[in-house]
Amino acid sequence: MSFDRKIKIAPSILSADFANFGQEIQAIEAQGADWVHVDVMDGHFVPNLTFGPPAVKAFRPHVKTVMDVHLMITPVDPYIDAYAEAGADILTAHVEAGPHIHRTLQAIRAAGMKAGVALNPGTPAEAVEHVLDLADLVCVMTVNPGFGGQKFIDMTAKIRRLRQMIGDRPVHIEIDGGVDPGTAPLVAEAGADVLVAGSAVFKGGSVSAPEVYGQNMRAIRAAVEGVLV
Ligand SMILES: O=C(CO)[C@H](O)[C@H](O)COP(=O)(O)O
Ligand SMILES: [Fe+2]
Repeated sequence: MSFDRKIKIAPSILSADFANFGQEIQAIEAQGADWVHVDVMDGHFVPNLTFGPPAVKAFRPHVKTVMDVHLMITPVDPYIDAYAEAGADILTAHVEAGPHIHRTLQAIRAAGMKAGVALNPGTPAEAVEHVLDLADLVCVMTVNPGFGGQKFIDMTAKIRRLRQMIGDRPVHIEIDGGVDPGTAPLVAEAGADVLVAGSAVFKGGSVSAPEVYGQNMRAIRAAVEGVLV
């Protein structure tokens, strides 16, 4: 996985058909997804439950691009090796999930994955300032984590501040929550290069009508065309 700052679309399979993950992943990739975003929720850090390492391992053979695993769990550290074994390419932990994000990011890299750190809407950019050398990705939540289909919360000032703090380090800025053709240009102009989108990609489509996923992704790409990050 090489570093580039081109805009990437990472559909969140939280909005996919839960009885049909393999085909859903194949469909979004065939329709142009750059990464596949996998939301892990524990019913404790966030008020919702999704799946754990065995499910992520089952997704792995279907993902030909990049499997981007967003952990909304606490604690994180006891599960890092399990997600490495499950085949995550990027493992993102929330800075709010424990007192030792520095150690967590080190452990994620030591397990052979790229390390991401996520910030809730109420958390300032400065919370990750001292771990930027240990991070490959900063995920800025533009909803309160836990559910798909929520309304976008404007975090453009935080994104700009992070882009400034990151400087020339090879660190992605990923935006997660409420991204659609209307909000994508705002975050791209502010400096984001990875756009997670669940409901905006999956709406109206299915594995029998996968071209709708392609249309939805093209609508997001068209909205950010010409924006330099
Ligand atoms: O982490 C998440 C929620 O906690 C999801 O990735 C996010 O909500 C994507 O869904 P949508 O694009 O529908 O907002
Ligand atoms: Fe997510």
